[in-house]
This record gives sequence, C-alpha cells and structure tokens, in this order.
Amino acid sequence: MDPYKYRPNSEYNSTHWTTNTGMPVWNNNNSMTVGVRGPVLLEDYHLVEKLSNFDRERIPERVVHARGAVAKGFFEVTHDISHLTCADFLRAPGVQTPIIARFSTVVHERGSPETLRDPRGFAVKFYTREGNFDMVGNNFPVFFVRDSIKFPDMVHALKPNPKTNIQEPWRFADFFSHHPEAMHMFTFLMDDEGVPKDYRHMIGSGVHTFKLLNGDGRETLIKWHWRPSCGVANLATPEEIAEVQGANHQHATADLWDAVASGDYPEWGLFIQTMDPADEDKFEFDPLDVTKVWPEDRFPLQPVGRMVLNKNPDNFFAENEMLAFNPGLIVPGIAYSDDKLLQGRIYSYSDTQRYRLGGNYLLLPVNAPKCAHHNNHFDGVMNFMQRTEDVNYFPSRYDPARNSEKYPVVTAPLAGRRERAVIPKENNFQQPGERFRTFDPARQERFITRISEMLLDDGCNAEIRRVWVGYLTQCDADLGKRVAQKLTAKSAL
Ligand code: HEM
Repeated sequence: MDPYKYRPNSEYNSTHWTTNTGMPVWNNNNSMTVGVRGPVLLEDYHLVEKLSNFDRERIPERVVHARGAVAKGFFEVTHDISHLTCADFLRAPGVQTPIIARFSTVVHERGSPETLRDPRGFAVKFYTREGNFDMVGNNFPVFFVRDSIKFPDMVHALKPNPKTNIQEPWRFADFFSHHPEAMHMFTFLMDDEGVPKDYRHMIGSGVHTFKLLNGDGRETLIKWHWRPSCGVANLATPEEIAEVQGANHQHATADLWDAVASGDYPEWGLFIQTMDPADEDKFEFDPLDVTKVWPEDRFPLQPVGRMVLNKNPDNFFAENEMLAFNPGLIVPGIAYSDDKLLQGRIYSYSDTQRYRLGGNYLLLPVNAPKCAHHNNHFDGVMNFMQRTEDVNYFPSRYDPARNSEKYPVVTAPLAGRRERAVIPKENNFQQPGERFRTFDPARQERFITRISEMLLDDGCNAEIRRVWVGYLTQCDADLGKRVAQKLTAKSAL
C-alpha cells in the first residue's frame, strides 16, 4: 500500500464523518457524557480531537501586509528581452508561466478595512521551469526609508500605539520628522493614490533596482513596473472612502473575487526601465536609492509581458495565509543589486516565514516549486517530502545529482571599508517637489489638507510641525507655505 497515494484532499472524502485518522464517527452532534446531562468523558476522543484542532486553527498573521487577497493566472511574454536576460521564463514572446498574485494593505491586522490610507502590496510568484521567482512590490514606486535597519522602528511607528492599540498620527509624524528621505513616499501616501479604489485599479512597482544578466554575463540595471489594463482609480475624498468602508470593509477582496469569477479577468502589463551599470554615478540621484524614481522621460517604460488573473483561490488558508513571498527568490538571469534595503529584505522574509509557517514552509503546495528539484533540506517538523534514496548527503558516488550547469552571475568586484553611513547623494527633496507640482490645484489642496491633518494631531508638538514644514518647504516653497498657513490658522505653529 502506498501511503503517498492517499495524501489528504477532497478526492478521498468519505460519505460519512470520521476522525482525523479515518475512524467512523456515528454521532457528531452530542458529546459522550455520564448520563444524558453530563459530565463529559475525557475518553470522547472525537470531541477532544475536534476541539484541539479548532484551538490551533490560527497561525500568526504576517507582521506586515496581514490583510490580503489572492488570485491565480498566468504571465505571458509579449516582447523579446532575451538580449538582456537568460531567464528561461522570459526566453521568447508567447511563453506562459503560471503565477499567483497577492495584493494587500500593510499596517493593519488581518480583518481590517481595505479603505485605509496605506501602501498596497503587489506580490507575484512565478512558478518557472528554473524555480520560483517572486516579484514582491508595492503600488508606490518608492519607499519610506533606504536602510533595512530602520524598518522595524518605522513599522512600530505606523502600527497602533502599543499602549492604546490605536493608530496615532503623531507617532509616525514624530518618526518621519527624523527621516527627510520619506518625503517622496509621503507624496504618494498622502496623495489620492494613498487609497486605491480597489486592487484591480492600481499599479505595481518592484521599487528596488535588480539586475538582468544575459547569456554573455552582461549586466543591466532594471526596475519592474506593472500597469493595470483597466487604468488607475482612487478613492480621493473622505466622503467616497466613508461610503465604501461603511458599506463593506472588504470591498477590494470582493471586487477581485467577483471580477475573476465573472470572467472579467484582471490584467496588468509588465514593463522594465533599464540603465547601464556604467552610468550609475551620472545622475543627480543614486539609482539604487529606493526613495527615488528613475524619471520616465529619461528611462522610458519598455514592455515585457502581461499577467492575467483567471482563477480564484480554492482555499483561502492554503493559498493566502500559507503563501510565502520573498524578494530573495530569483532565477538565473536575474540578480540582486547592492540596494541596502533590498539586501535586508533578502534575509527578513524567509526568517519570518520559518516562524510564521514553520521550517518546512517551502514544502507547502502553494510555495513548492513546480519544476523538478532536488536537495536534502527537509527533515524536521512537518516534513512531508517523500524521498526514497539511501543517500542524503552531497557529494556521493551513489547519487547522480550534481551541481547544475553554471549560469551567468554578477562578477563586478566589491571593495571598501566597513561603514555605517548614509549614502552621499541623498537629494531628499527634489523628486517630491517635482511630483507635488504635477498635481492639479484640487489634488494639491487635498494633499495639503491630509498632511496638515496629520500634523494637527494632538500628540504633535511644535518642534515636529516646524521640522515637517521645513522639509516640505525644501520640496516646494509654496507647499511649505500653504501647510504652515493651515497650522497657523489653528494656532498650531
Ligand atoms: C527592509 C525593508 C523591509 C522589510 C524588513 C520587510 C519585511 C516584511 C515582512 C517580514 C513581511 C511579512 C512576510 C510574511 O510573513 O510572509 C513583509 C511582507 C511584504 N512586504 Fe516587506 N519588508 C520591507 C520592505 C518592503 C518593500 C520596500 C516592499 C515593496 C517594494 C515590501 C513589500 C512587501 C509585500 C508586498 C509583502 C506581502 C507579501 C505577501 O503578500 O505575502 N516590503 N515584508
């Protein structure tokens, strides 16, 4: 008898109720008692098992991006970029790769409303023939901070107060008053784009710089971008937000589900921006700095492919809660850049997932590669790998598996002293100022109102407000003046 033939799933449902081990349960309505009125007997194995499983149903939610929705589908190459990368899944137009995408809010808990002002996660797992490739981005093209050492403090400041469990704007106004590099991100967060209409109407960005490597080992710096075919739409006014949230606190999940279920399949185009590594030092900004965009007039978006979501998850827990993304998951032909924030992320995701899901989380069906694969890292809790070989070490004359063929890797030499320092080209204010000046007058006013409301929070003191006005003035003199006027009108400056 082959135990692996009968892996638990709906195909092996019995027509009657059973225990977890398959023993028939003849009464699933009444616990076993002494007499009809109790007490209950501990020997009621079925009752104990049922309650014990229930008691363990919840796993820790993601420490960020806890609330999310997934859909499955495919990615199709539409434009040839094989001169830039030897990645197999990008080898030629027409090639399709199965994917799963997860969209999320960031700060609040698993059941929180989907109308909150927050970045949105935009993560896509490509099940390629060379292993899983994860593009773990956001809907904003920049980030708050550029060094991962700041991430835990930043998240603490944005999350609810540890004492009151209420999100209090003074806490993040205070934190970011120490971080002028966040001004650019705030021109997205406090803009209309801070509350997307739903998940279908938002862009996605890889944010970081990655490298593409072609068959000759030539490197190109790139940024990834997703563009929705149905266009971008936001909830711009407090009235719109209140109306949607008041009617349905899970509107974005429902919208995604309904679109897929009705055959109105959501679709995004994938684009790249490219840069020659030899040009890295030629700009007024540091291209590896995640608080900067690469201006599209100088680095145009080049089409690569399209993603179509045409299948809803079969089970939320198995395919959303146990899904694990990691920007460290790359495939041959794609490499990391030296971006400091990216380097921190490469560590953090698998670490949290070993805690959140257990050490063998990559054996879970949603996370396991769909290509042939082989190693011996699977003993431990919840090992459900079935390997029958005698040899579980490497190298061995009895195991035919060898190192894979070498593929191009980054070869640029690294040199330098140990440093703990801020990058030289900070240029914190130019791009946020430029972005603010692209807003029409009504959008500028909404932006200024939201920033002012944050700074008018009771917990903010005059020093925090003055520092913010100073930063905003350096972004754009008019912006600083108009925020200062709103604060002065309330005697807050
Ligand atoms: C050093 C900076 C960062 C750290 C340490 C960090 C850490 C984390 C952690 C621990 C999770 C939870 C993962 C899980 O439980 O499965 C997470 C989720 C996520 N992060 Fe980050 N993050 C950072 C920056 C970013 C940036 C810059 C982006 C966007 C470009 C981003 C996008 C996401 C997304 C989309 C998810 C949710 C993935 C999913 O849907 O499961 N993070 N992050």
